Amino acid sequence: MAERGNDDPTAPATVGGGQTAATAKIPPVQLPTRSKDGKEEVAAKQLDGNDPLRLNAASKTTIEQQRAADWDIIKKLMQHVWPKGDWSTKRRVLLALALLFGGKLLNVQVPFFFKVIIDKLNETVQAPLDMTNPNTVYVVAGSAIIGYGLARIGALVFSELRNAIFANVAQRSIRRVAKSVFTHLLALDLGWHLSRQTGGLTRAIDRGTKGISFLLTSIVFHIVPTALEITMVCGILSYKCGPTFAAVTAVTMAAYSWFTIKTTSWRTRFRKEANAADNRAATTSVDSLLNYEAVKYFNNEKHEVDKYDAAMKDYEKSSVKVATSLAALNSGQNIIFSTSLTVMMLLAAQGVMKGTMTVGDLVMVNQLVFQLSLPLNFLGTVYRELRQSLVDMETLFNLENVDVKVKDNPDAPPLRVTGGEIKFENVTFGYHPDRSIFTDCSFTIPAGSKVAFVGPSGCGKSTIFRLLFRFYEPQSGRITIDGQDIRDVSLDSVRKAIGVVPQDTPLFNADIMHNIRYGRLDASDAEVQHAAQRAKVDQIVSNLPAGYETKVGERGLMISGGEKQRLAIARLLLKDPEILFFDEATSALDSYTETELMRNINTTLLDNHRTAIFVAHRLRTISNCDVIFVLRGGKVLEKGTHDDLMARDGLYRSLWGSQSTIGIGQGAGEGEHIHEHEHSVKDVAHSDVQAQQSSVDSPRRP
Ligand SMILES: Nc1ncnc2c1ncn2[C@@H]1O[C@H](COP(=O)(O)OP(=O)(O)OP(=O)(O)O)[C@@H](O)[C@H]1O
Ligand SMILES: N[C@@H](CCC(=O)N[C@@H](CS)C(=O)NCC(=O)O)C(=O)O
Repeated sequence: MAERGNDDPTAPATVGGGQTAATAKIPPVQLPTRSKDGKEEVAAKQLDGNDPLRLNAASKTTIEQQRAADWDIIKKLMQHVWPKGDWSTKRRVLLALALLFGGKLLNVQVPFFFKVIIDKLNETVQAPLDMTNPNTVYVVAGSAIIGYGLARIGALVFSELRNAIFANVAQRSIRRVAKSVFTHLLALDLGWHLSRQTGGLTRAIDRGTKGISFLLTSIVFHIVPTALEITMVCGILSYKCGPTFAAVTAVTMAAYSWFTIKTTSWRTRFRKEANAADNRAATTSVDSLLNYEAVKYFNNEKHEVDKYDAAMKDYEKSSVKVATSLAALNSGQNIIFSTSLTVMMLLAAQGVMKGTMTVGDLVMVNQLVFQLSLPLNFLGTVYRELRQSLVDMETLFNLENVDVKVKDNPDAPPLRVTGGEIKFENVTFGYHPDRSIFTDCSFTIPAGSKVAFVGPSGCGKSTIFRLLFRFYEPQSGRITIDGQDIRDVSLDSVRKAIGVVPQDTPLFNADIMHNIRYGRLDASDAEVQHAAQRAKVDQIVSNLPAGYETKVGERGLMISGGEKQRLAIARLLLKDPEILFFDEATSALDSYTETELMRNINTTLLDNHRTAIFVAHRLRTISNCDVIFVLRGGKVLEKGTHDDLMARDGLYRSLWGSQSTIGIGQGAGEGEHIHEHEHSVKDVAHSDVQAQQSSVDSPRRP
């Protein structure tokens, strides 16, 4: 039986706070969050997640609650196995059950045939051949032998058929649950996602779905068949050999199960410790190897090796305990089983002596009970994995219960963009209640204009986009696009109307073509290439051996920041939304490319009269905007054109001043900075030219 090996106390996904689905009001999903120092924080209670020992320590109500929650999950799962109205699945299940019953029936026939063979041959041995009819013996014993073989083959074929037929039901359930959880995850708000680790989430789905598979298969292939076989064996024994045999079997099964469950619960701790140590070792080694350069910079190889070895030492210790406790479990199980088998043989031997039973009966009893040992040998493993599956599935189902904060109103009409005027009206917002980013903030972005937001780092420039895109809802006030409150129109239409080049471009681990096409999935190759041209991606692509088929690596790590930004712009040009948001979109580009790109963007905007919002630290990039908003302290401090703002002795002018002189103060004696100074003076000069040029390129709209 395959080990899933996921009974790990540091498992990232488990039921939070030890609560159960049945009792928790707030869905107790708990995935690891990263603490400030980058360590994974796992709530202490999580350690209890799948600990059967908890059942001993916990209060009675907790056991009951846990049981109720477990039943809840099994019931939920059974809805997939017996789905309302889905007769094709139901037929499959019924067929699988019939095969199960038939298979077990055949299986218990095997000892009967054995008995007949022995008895018949025995008769022949005991009585001289001429006393009996040898033909009858041959016929009976021969057909029993054939029956024996056929019964064995039949039992196996039935069981395999059952597996094949049920596989479809199990896999479909997994797919349904996984799809519904994944859909829900994508619907959850950004805030929720930012506070979770993606790795933890995917593992939660992975484990949860594996849990479904394990639970279903172990119930259908292990627990139910074994229980059925035990019942059949007890019935046959009491009918054929008297109730004593049945009683011995029943007591043995009870003792065996009790011992197995207790011992498994006890030894699960060692497995958890081993897994935790294994995880620690893996984390340490991955961390060290990923930060190879850092290790070398500070000659810390020994420190890393020691850390790794400490985890491996723990792993070694607990692994030894796993092995020794397994030996104890196997020995105990064997002692119980063999004792019972011996007792039954004794009873049968007495029966034979008394003449109430035949030698064939003795063999049959032995065989009937012995056959049970096969599935029972994995009882402990099945029990442990079942408990783990229940915990994993609880986590999975609880993910589905997480409330979606930013909800789409089902009856909401789509947003109709007529010019792209954006209004923030008395907006108050903070990510945390005790720290406000905007306080009663109001401003208007005129339709079709090019505006910029500037201000100190962290003043909330990117937050404007997140609110506009409805990643978050303001605590009070409203945001409108062309007079329509964005909360009253459909979320999908708002997001379709707005495009963004974010600070950090999210790229998929696919080729450049796919990544640009992501802006509009149905775009043709020619359209993608055209957008790439306008975003100056074609220059990069022409230098790459694989051209548009070059993979960008996980999260685009294989291409430079500037190249990433150009890809993001190409994507946006392809999406061609009515409202565009450029969040430091050109910060990683050199001045020349930036100017070129900005001119391209300007032309595009001009052609289509799009509303465009720019956020930039390099003020020269945005100096030609129609309106510049200077944010500070959660409000708009100044607003106007570059010239208006320069005419005033305000924050903008001082920011501009500091940017054009930044190199002088810092650069004394440092070649690098002097160079930067020269550059920035040149940049300002350049920006003036650019501003003039842009005003020629893009006459101000009313
Ligand atoms: N998801 C979040 N949860 C909590 N706080 C956040 C979150 N996102 C941003 N913040 C905080 O809100 C503030 C405003 O963030 P925002 O990204 O809008 O700033 P910004 O003006 O764009 O900054 P920068 O110029 O550095 O990009 C920052 O102090 C930031 O730390
Ligand atoms: N008889 C025991 C052990 C069965 C067994 O050998 N299980 C296999 C997996 S199918 C195993 O490797 N177990 C390791 C362990 O339990 O530590 C039981 O009922 O659990």
